[in-house]
Amino acid sequence: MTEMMTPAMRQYYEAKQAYPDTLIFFRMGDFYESFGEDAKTIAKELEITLTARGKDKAGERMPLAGIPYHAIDTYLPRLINKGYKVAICEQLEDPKKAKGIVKRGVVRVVTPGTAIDSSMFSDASNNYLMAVAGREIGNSGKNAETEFEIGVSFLDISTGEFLTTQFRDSENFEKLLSELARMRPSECILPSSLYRNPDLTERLRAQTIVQEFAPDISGAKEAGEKLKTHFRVATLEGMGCENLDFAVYSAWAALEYAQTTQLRELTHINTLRTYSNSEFMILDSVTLRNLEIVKNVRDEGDENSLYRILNSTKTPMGSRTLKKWLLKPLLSVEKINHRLDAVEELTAKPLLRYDLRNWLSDVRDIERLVGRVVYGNSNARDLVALKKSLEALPPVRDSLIENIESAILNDIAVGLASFSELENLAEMIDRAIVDEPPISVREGGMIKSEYSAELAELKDIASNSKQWIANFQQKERERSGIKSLKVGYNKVFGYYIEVTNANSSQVPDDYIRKQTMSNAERFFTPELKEKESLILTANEKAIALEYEIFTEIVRTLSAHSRELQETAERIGTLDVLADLAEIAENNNYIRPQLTDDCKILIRDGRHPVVENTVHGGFVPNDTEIDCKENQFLLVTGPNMAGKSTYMRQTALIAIMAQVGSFVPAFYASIGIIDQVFTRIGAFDDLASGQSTFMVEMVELANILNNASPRSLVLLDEIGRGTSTYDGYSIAKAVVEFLHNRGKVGVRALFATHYHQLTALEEKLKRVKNYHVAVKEEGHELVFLRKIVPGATDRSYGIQVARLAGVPEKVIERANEILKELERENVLEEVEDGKNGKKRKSKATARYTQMMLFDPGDSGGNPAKVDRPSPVETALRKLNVEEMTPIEALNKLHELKRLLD
Ligand SMILES: Nc1ncnc2c1ncn2[C@@H]1O[C@H](COP(=O)(O)OP(=O)(O)OP(=O)(O)O)[C@@H](O)[C@H]1O
Repeated sequence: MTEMMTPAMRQYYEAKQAYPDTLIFFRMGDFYESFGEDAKTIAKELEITLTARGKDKAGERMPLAGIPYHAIDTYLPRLINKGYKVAICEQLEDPKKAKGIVKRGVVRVVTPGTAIDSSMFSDASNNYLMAVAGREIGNSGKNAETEFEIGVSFLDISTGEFLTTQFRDSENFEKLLSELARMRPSECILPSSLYRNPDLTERLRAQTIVQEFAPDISGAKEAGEKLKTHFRVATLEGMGCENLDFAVYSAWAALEYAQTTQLRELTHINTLRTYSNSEFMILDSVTLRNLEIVKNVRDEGDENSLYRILNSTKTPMGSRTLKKWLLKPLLSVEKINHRLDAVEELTAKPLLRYDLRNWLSDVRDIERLVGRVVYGNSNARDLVALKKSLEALPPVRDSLIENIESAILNDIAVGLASFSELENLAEMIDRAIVDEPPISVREGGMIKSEYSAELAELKDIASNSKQWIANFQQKERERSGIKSLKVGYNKVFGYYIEVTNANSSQVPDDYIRKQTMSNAERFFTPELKEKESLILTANEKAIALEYEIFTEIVRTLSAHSRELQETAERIGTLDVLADLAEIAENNNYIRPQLTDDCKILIRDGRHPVVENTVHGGFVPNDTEIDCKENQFLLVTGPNMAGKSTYMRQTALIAIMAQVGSFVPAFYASIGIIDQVFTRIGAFDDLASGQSTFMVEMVELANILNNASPRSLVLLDEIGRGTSTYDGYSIAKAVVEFLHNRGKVGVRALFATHYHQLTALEEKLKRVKNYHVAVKEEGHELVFLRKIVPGATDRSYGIQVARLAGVPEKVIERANEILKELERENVLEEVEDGKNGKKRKSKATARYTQMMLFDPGDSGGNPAKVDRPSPVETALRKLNVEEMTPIEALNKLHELKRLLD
């Protein structure tokens, strides 16, 4: 080591050994500084200046990058979000001495999933750490696929929320990825055994930051024991996971990882909740994106998302709860009705709702405030915020107790009433902490003097001393005759008497010289010296006492962290229920009926988001789905007519209903849906090197493999990304497959421009045609936006192109070509399901693309239409019901080759 190495730099090398994969920041006065390679990385990532100071181990200039102390919260997320771990080294103090700095040491490591500073994530979102555990359990699946038993846990250390579940998953990890999509953790830890599965790691990595976690325990049994010790319980049965080994193991991994990064016991994480996937409707990442449930597709913000439309909550707990509910709609009619009962009650009692929302608007983020209290990084302002939040709650509780009937509201009231210390805690903070305390807890000024007699006395001495100094200055001026004589103070020299050089001859003999300035001299007297030590000790003692009182209050609050967290959760639920009632009333929503059958009946349904954005009013539409003639709705209609909007609104209304919200309709009855699948629009996954068509097929494969009779499938123009022949073939095969799935079929809405598909209505008994009505007025196309039964045979593509501003010349030419095609009588064949023969339709003979089963000769001339093509013959032989999707796709490839 060279002489030029500072103590901090030496500590850097020490810390680096303990935390090799971590960027280290040292608190140096008003700055956080980093050294060496860390400094270089930090400077590059944060685009800040890289400087140098002293020498490093090799005798070279030591690179250095610093950020101001107060800006750490802004800069940290930028590093964390790029996947770095960051260790914070603070000046550790000797607890016995008020300001005795011993050395700098790592106080916590911040990783994306264990960040607790609220500036790193929005109030409306949780910051989850996800831990996965699992094992391959062989090929017991019906398709001889490898299966996995998976346990997964989510821990938000800033709010204390801790969840776990266990399920069987396919080798594609669909369920696990669906959990990931819903919970959107900032970081995922995998034990080495799973980390080595490149398929899994890659898929997780596409959505979050993944870290390997090497456990040093023997297995689930030991993990369970450790959890029991942490929660201080004899069994995990009460938490619902006693026998779920992988759930237990993942929960322990999450807790352990969080504790090792925070370098402390996380005592406020005092319960673990086991949930079951079978309690919730599954919304995978594709569907969440397509239906814009919490984020829009355009910029990933929440504008125009369902969440945004429904969110008028008053508290951060409320907005987080709403988001959770939207991501996990319920499956139990009874539980949904409980929520709906509460929403209905609050809709019917506008005054109560108004009052509740008014009180709730004073409630701050109790969950995170309690988290800060428990971590010991709260300040007096946090306590004031907590006090104001707690003060708002008694009227909430009392008015609930007096006025409500529905079960959930009643539970909330009872729960709030059981928190007997609620008022006392608020009062304790109120008695102790001033209304507007400083940020720092080390500089005094936060505790009211009247809270402690000792503090009052010390403060008295300190403030009286100011008067004493003023009197002393006056006395010395008179004694010496020096009018400009001043008594001053600075941190290094303490109190002094300052006399300018011009008056130096008048300085009294008993003055003792302290410091010489260029134009003045500074002195002290024994009297001043004595007073100085009294003042300084009083001040110092007062500051230390204030800190002591503060930590005592923090300790008391920590002891009530569980009740505070439970209260916060109840407030979150109440806030959402009141919010949903408010939104229902403002937007004219109605209470939906929920049933366990397969019917979906919506009268005058509206799209909750589009209805707010269209000019000229939204046209409501009916939806009728059952398991008889109306199970598979084929929706045709011109471009821009409103097909996608209609399909999405049906799914959104169902989702809202299962969330427990009122819905935008005149009437709605929803037969519970276990999963909504969507295949909508073009979405290039260029990052993963997949083409638009490939993405479409992957999503389609997922739907075909997993949709159950209780699912709802939305398909928007399947097969658009490939040639017309292929596209149509796939689309038709898909309709047949879903229609016949499990004998009872799957409920689906399918928007298509392949008008030939509409003939399926006659062949497949549960398929029903609908179209979006339009009116032609001369050259103009008028969109009526009304869904009506029956098929349409026109796309009006050229009219829509005109509307879109395609140059008139191109439009004219397109019309000419269309007429030519019509003249040439290029006939479309559609199948007549009843007798298996083909019929020719002049009305629909406009498009060459409709020559689906008649590839013609090699010169491109159409073949005679009545001769079945080899493709058609082969297709007819297929028994689609007995094929797996993979076999179907392979078959399609073969068929395609026949066309070449
Ligand atoms: N029921 C409705 N009432 C009023 N406006 C509507 C309605 N449905 C849709 N619209 C308007 O029409 C626009 C186009 O709707 P949408 O995207 O659903 O059409 P589409 O038939 O799916 O079109 P394409 O076939 O080109 O994908 C919407 O953005 C919306 O502004």
